[in-house]
Amino acid sequence: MEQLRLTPTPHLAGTIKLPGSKSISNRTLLLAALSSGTTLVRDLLDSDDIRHMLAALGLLGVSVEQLGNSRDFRVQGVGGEFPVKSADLFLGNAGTAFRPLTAALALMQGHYQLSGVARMHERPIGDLVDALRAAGAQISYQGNPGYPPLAISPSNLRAGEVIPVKGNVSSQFLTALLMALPLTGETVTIEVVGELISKPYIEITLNLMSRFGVRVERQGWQRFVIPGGQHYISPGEVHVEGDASSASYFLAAGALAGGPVRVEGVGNNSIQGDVKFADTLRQMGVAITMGDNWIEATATGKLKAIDVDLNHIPDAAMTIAIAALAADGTTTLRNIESWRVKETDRLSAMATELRKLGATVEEGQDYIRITPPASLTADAEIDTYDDHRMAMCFSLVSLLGAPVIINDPKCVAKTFPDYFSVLATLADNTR
Ligand SMILES: O=C(O)C1=C[C@@H](OP(=O)(O)O)[C@@H](O)[C@H](O)C1
Ligand SMILES: C=C(OP(=O)(O)O)C(=O)O
Repeated sequence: MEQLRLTPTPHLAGTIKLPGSKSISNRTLLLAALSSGTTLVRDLLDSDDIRHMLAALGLLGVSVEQLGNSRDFRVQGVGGEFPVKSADLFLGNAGTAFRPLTAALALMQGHYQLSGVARMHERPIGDLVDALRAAGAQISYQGNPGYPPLAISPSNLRAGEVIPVKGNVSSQFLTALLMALPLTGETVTIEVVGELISKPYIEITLNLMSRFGVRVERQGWQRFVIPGGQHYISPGEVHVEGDASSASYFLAAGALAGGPVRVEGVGNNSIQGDVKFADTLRQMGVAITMGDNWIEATATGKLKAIDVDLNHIPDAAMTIAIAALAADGTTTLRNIESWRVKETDRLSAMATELRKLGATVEEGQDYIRITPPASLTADAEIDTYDDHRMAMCFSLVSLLGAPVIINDPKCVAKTFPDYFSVLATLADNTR
């Protein structure tokens, strides 16, 4: 297994241009594919999750052309119906490809198989399948009930009824229904049963749907009505803003190693909830400045320990767990049970690896409490569990004075293949 040893860097500063947002890239590709007209998608993310979506769309008969060596792509919309009626799709571990494609394909009157890596087959999808089945979809589990792989068969959807969906395991199920159901052309009401987690991701979904001409009426987070007779129409061009979750590592680098570190590609104008990560850093005492399209973080001294609910930023929350190692006491991250069903069981993985550094960690069902050690263990070997975010957030330990070894660093390919070389471009201007 490959390992990467990161040596301590006392002071970091500089500017990073962020890669495109994963959430926006995969939603935009699917909406562009389903729309009528041609869409120029600019600054698409280049990573495994996006490659899986691109490959799936290709197999479904959608023409997507990369313009030269750029990250600009021309997508020919199919006007609501994939031309290929039988396909076997492999979607890796990309939730943003798997869940939305499941819902869209359930409406296509075809035979489709969807599978992924072993971990994807442990990530729940039952709440989405239940919602689609309640509307008449034909979906069968090919392995364990409630989990991928799935087989979809032709069916007649009864979109006229209220479609209930649970939202407490993943918001991607609601996102998937919202994006797919306008294809019925009928008025559809989706009712969220119980709590909805990760709410800001629904804002991304609704924002992009509206750019493609589909309006959703909503009552809070409980009831979403898609008026009938709407069709996705290409807006011509969509620019993918920078990835706000990826921004968290560099902003934390500024907070832990002096800064200022500036990220370009997200800011006040962002549609991603993860820009709120900057607010949590601010609560910890970090100086944050923000423009329309950039955020900058500068350390102001020792970080303050905090007790926070991070349900709204589950991905960037992992970065706060590492920042907690530099805090002046015990930090508690709450309402993050969804960590258990992501790339790995992140609550358990985070607790195990933080303990290797000497931290005292309490792991609850939906929270983690972290007390930093007097001094961090040097050269701890951090396992990354094929989880890009484990690799990226633990790389920041090297900014706290301890060399750290990251096992299997290439797992960052899911969302940020050149993460480590970009991190290395932040200058070590020791003062
Ligand atoms: O819709 C999206 O783009 C995402 C939603 C979140 O998942 P959950 O809704 O499962 O928390 C997030 O963790 C994931 O990385 C991307
Ligand atoms: C949870 C994540 O991914 P996915 O889109 O596969 O759910 C993530 O990127 O942290």
